[in-house]
Amino acid sequence: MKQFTFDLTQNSDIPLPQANIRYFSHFIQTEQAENVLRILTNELQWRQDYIRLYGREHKIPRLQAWYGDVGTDYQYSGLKMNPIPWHPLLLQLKKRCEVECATLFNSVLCNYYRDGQDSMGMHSDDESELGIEPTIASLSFGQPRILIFKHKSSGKRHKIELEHGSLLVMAGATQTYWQHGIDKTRRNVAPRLNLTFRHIKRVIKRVINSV
Ligand SMILES: O=C(O)CCC(=O)C(=O)O
Ligand SMILES: [Fe+2]
Repeated sequence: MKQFTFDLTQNSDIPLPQANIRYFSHFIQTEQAENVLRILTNELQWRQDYIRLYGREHKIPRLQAWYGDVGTDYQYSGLKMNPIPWHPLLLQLKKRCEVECATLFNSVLCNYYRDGQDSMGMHSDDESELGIEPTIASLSFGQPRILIFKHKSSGKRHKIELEHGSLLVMAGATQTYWQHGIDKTRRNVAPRLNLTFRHIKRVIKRVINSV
């Protein structure tokens, strides 16, 4: 499989207080990003999941897929996801993100926003499985959509347009102090595919059967 090349000249820190966020607009060249979008759209095992809110089932407004090493089960909004074994292209992208972030990832949440009615509510990726101050690498493909950051106590907002082939890295205290999400839009927009690479701490269950 072809290796991807990266233009690291177009990167910038997003200077938000109590956060550590970096953005690389052309992390993956446009033409290669086209291929990634096409391959992952067709080959990942996308599913429509539901969450239970106040006793009622709701469709999650996007398609999702969870890939990762064995043992990286993940709980998202009360939804338990068991990882699918790695797709080779996801592994390749994971490695590139690991080099850039100087950290290891063992799982990825894949999100597919079919149109402007697909969205992601404001949240922090602060589940205990992610550990303290997790580093999360987020790759975007297809239709650029706006990621909104909202500070948990001041309410201050900041918007970043996540472009085709871009990498957004959230690290340090970002998840402690900020929420992020993607609003719906009335505009007629094309599909968007997003990958958030994470490191899940394994829960080692020990069975003690002697005294
Ligand atoms: O689609 C995005 O850019 C946001 C994804 C995200 O926040 C998540 O998967 O936790
Ligand atoms: Fe998130």
